[in-house]
Amino acid sequence: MTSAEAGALRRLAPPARRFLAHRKGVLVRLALWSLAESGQAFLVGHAVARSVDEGFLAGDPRRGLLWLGVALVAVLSGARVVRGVFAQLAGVTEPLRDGLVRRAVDRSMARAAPGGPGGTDRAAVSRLTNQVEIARDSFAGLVLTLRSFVFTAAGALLGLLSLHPALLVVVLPPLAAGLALFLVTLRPMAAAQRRALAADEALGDHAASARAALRDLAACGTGPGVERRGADLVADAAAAARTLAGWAAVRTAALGVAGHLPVLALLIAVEWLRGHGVSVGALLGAFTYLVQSLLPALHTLMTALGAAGSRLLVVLDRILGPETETDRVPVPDRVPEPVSVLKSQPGPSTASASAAAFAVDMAAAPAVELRAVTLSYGARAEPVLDALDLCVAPGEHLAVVGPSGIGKSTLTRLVAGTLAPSSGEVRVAGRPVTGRPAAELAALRVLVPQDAYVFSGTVGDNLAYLSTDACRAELDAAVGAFGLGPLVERLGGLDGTVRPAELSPGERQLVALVRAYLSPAPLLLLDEATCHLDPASEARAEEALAGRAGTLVVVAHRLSSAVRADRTLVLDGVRARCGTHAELLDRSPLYRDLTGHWNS
Ligand SMILES: Nc1ncnc2c1ncn2[C@@H]1O[C@H](COP(=O)(O)OP(=O)(O)OP(=O)(O)O)[C@@H](O)[C@H]1O
Repeated sequence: MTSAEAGALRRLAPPARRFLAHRKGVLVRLALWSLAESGQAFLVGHAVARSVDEGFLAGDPRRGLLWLGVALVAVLSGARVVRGVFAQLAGVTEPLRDGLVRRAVDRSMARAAPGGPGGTDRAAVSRLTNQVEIARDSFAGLVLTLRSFVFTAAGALLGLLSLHPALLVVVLPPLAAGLALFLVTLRPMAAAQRRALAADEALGDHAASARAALRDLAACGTGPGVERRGADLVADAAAAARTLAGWAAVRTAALGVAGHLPVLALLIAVEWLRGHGVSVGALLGAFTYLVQSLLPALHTLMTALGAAGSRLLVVLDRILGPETETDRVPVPDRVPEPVSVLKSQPGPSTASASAAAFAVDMAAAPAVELRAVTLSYGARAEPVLDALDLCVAPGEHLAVVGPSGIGKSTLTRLVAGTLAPSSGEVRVAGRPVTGRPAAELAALRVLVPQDAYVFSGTVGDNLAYLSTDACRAELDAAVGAFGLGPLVERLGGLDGTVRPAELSPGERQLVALVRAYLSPAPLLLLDEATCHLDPASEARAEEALAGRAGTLVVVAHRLSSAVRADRTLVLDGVRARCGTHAELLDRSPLYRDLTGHWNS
């Protein structure tokens, strides 16, 4: 038994004793019905033996039939006995379930109450439904099988003894050997089961945390390490499953030894038994005991005991035992430590190696060019964008506006190259973007989505993530330009630690904007990336971004964004218009509507 199990047993023993002590009456009635089960098992074999010896073989078929009638009554009365057992069983299992439900509810209420530990009790629903039912079913199964085995075995062995003691000499050794083998498998099998469960959980945890941290993993380049760890965990889980299967095979062998060898031994020893005065009727009675009572009870015991016992222990400890950390919602712990990328001295703010390799002549080509671009999200779906043409000059500041769901984010994703058009062509800095490798796209543009990304690491690493050449002076200047000073100070300066969960959505957006600002990519795409900022912070951020060398495309969140831009693209279903604020007020009814809506 592991120390965890021993601890769980120690914790559960006192409440279990109290629980049983309060139900003495039910337990006595259950024992009485079980005794009836013993009597029934005893009677069946005994009646068969008497019917043969005193009836059919003694030339008295009437007496034989009479004893068979007794056996039949004993078999039929089994139904009444089982009914009685189940009725009493409910008197133990249902109070157990009610008590567990009460306990689970009390614990959740205590958490939510003022002064409680707070947080979401995410395990409460599972405890109230799944775990309570598992505990009740496992407990009922254990009581049924253990009790049935003990009383049936007692009845059958007494019956064998009453028929002839020599029968026990033949039947008991294989029975005991099988039982012993079964008992030997209990602990290693439970350990193998726990190991398999733990390996399974570890693999599940790893997959879930890797999924949650995909962006961080990609950002920090730690994907291969996580992949290797995943492969190790898969190998662990497979090894644990193999060990478990090995012990399951031993258990099956134990069942075979205890379940079938006694019958075989009885057949082989028929001559010897007859020589020791065992009658034919006693032999038939012995077979009846084995096949009818003992072996089915043994089979049920062996298949039910191992799994149900440890399951019950684990679940009861989860509900009644001390609250564990895993019951609470954890603060996301997302990333491995990123490598520090800050330099202390100013240096040329060059693009990364891939950017340099992909350097383009910005003056020669439009910053963004869409040629008859159509995008449908499905073969039969209506196009979101239909034959859209657009040309954005290098250095230009373009705002994109339109009603919700009209295709603004779709447009930014097309330009960013993360979405391929159904037809037409998208170029950035003169290069087609569709199908281009991520590293080359990263050198061309930065897309800042509404849901800003920050990772656990230093403030400096978060800000300089896209500009590994940035020095402290450049970072300080950017922080000032975006009004991020108070936040950086609060976090302990550029070397302070960012914990993503502790930043407000607006603060996250500012970090992401400064990061984009420092990037050497010639094109910035902001998709409602300032929606959590107040108007003043938004204006300051957009002014800083517009002052940066390069092209700016902003999905506008407020009218002021459109007014600040050189031109605005109004998406209006199949039509799209592009112009200055004044031109659009004059020419686009939708733009007039939108500005009216924004102003109101
Ligand atoms: N992955 C997708 N699969 C199917 N349909 C999509 C997908 N993404 C967007 N759409 C649909 O395409 C249309 C345009 O969506 P898009 O997000 O580009 O609009 P939007 O103008 O940015 O909207 P909002 O202002 O609300 O963000 C919507 O009808 C949307 O439901």
